[in-house]
Amino acid sequence: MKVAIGTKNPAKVHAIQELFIKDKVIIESVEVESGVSAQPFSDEETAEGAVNRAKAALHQTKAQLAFGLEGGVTETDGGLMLCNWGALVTEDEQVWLASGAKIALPFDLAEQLRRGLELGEVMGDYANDIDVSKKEGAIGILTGGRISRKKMFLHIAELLYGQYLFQHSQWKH
Ligand SMILES: O=P(O)(O)OP(=O)(O)OP(=O)(O)OC[C@H]1O[C@@H](n2cnc3c(O)ncnc32)[C@H](O)[C@@H]1O
Repeated sequence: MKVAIGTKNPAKVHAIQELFIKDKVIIESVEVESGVSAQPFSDEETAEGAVNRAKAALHQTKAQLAFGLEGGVTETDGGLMLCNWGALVTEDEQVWLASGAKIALPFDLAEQLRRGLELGEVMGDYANDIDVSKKEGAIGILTGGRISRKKMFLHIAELLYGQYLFQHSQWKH
């Protein structure tokens, strides 16, 4: 089976590689457009970015399955929260969606985002590492290294692939 992922970001690609670690699967990662703003600012926009990435990756690679993973922020009653969404699309155009756990951004970081800065640059300054979104991510820094960006996206990828497998097992019975 060939599986595609619509990004070259190692935090995302490694999550999909780990998902299929025990399977004979060819994984192809391709650069695609998210079709949403560089800094998605709601659950809806972040989920839309994930779906767009998955669909674009499927078309570019002719894989059987394609994943799109997208990070963003969303306003809630508890403050501005990190949000992460994933989409899985199949060659017969079925789409599954899943999101990750959320945590609130510290107020000063949230204010910088509300002023128009991107999370990647804000966290890059904070951690003194411009590549933070390709490594542990904001979630990794803000949880003291307990939940990395890869771990967050692996959890989302498990939710997606689990739904896909469930539906396929239903068909067989
Ligand atoms: O290479 P791609 O796949 O585009 O990965 P990305 O990290 O640049 O792009 P996303 O669409 O996932 O994220 C949108 C923006 O939010 C930033 N971002 C999202 N989640 C983050 C995280 O956990 N840590 C750091 N930056 C994050 C990211 O740097 C972007 O500026």
